[in-house]
Amino acid sequence: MSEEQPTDGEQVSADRGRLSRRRMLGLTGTGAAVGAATFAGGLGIGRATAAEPAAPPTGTSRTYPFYDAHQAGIVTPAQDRLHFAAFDVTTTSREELVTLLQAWSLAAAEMTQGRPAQAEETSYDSPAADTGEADGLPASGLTLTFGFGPSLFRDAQGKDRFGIADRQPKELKRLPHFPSDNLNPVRSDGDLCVQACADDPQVAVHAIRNLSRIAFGTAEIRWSQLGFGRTSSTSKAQTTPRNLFGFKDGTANLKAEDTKDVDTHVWVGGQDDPAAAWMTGGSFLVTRRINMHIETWDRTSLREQENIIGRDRPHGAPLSGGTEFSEPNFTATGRAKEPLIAMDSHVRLAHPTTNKGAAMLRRGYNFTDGNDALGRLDAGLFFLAYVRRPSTQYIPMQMRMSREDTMMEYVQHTGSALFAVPPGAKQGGYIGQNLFT
Ligand SMILES: C=CC1=C(C)c2cc3[nH]c(cc4nc(cc5[nH]c(cc1n2)c(C)c5CCC(=O)O)C(CCC(=O)O)=C4C)c(C)c3C=C
Ligand SMILES: [Fe+2]
Repeated sequence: MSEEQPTDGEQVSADRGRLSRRRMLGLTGTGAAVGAATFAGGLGIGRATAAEPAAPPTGTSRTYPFYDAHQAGIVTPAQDRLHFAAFDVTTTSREELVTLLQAWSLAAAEMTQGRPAQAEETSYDSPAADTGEADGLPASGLTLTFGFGPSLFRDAQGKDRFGIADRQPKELKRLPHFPSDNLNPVRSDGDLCVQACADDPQVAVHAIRNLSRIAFGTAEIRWSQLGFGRTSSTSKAQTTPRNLFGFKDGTANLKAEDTKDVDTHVWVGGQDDPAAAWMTGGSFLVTRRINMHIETWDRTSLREQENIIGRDRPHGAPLSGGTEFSEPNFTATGRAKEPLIAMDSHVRLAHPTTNKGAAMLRRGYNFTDGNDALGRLDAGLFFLAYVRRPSTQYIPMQMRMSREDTMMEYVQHTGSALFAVPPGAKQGGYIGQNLFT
């Protein structure tokens, strides 16, 4: 049976929350099972969509379960679109914070399955339970991944905000200042974060909008970032995309299929931090808004660009030879005995063999946020990386890159944050439950 076709006798009013947004549109559009008049009594969404033609679906019908051991949106295949939001919690009440996390979890469980944000409809005289712009769109592989910033645990004076300070993971601290950082505080940090990834940008934006609406009075958006193209692969089944420098990005990323590596480098283990045992099965998320000086890059020779990256542009193969997935040979030298992969190239400085074995799961996105007064694009890479231990996997690597990587001449870090991403919620439970119970 196609997704649009309701089961015979399916009760639309009673089962409304169990129908995909697309199926609902089919029902309301044709009036096959229930006339539009039925909706006028109290189902706002029926009113909103009954007279409108179906929007052409741009997404896909794939779905990822929300209730799982790990949160979706980490090792699940990176989708092409992102809407990321960091929130400031405005309440001082622990109870209200928990209520928000419960409501967010319920809404996320609905939306990731292609349903409206809230299963229960409101009265005709109240704002509708869902904002409506994803009506008619399939789930589009939506994943919603939630995290907690250091400032959720302690305020700027070190005061315990919600009675959870003694459970703050020792790894969850504001990232240090790195040389040549030019961070905008308005684009940095946050108490909570939500990473919404989908195959359709409207589905990702709809999710953040509805979660923000649900948070009204408890938390508000501090900063947000749209991403229009993935810059990594998290599965061997995916092709490697390109970043705005035109290079393949994500070739040597950790991949979901390498479960041993993922266990070693991504998931927090039960013994990692006994005071923060609630993080077992979770991960830490580093976010960096990295502006790329596109115009300068575009005036640089291809030879120079390839030397900066350490790989060739057409295939993404290491400059020591081979194909995209060949291991780089950092000892190989050319005719003048100079290393084929430059000492200050990005891949040499990022490779596990030059970082005491450190690796990370990258999940970043290209972004363009308009242009400056000189007509230069405000564009770059919204870097997202999941690590088990930021202090050994991200911080030393970034410190070294900031000092030695030639690519730093072409980029500027303008936003930064670190979040603790708890494990997945249990069916009937909520995100971060073990932190609060
Ligand atoms: C500190 C971590 C990293 C930052 C910040 C970062 C920024 C950044 N990277 C590119 C482009 C490429 N990166 C590539 C590989 C790569 N990058 C990092 C880490 C950071 N990158 C790692 C760990 C690796 C893998 C290294 C390895 O194991 O070989 C590549 C090569 C292709 C690939 O393997 O993905 C490119 C290209 C940009 C443009 C950028 C900031 C704007
Ligand atoms: Fe990189």
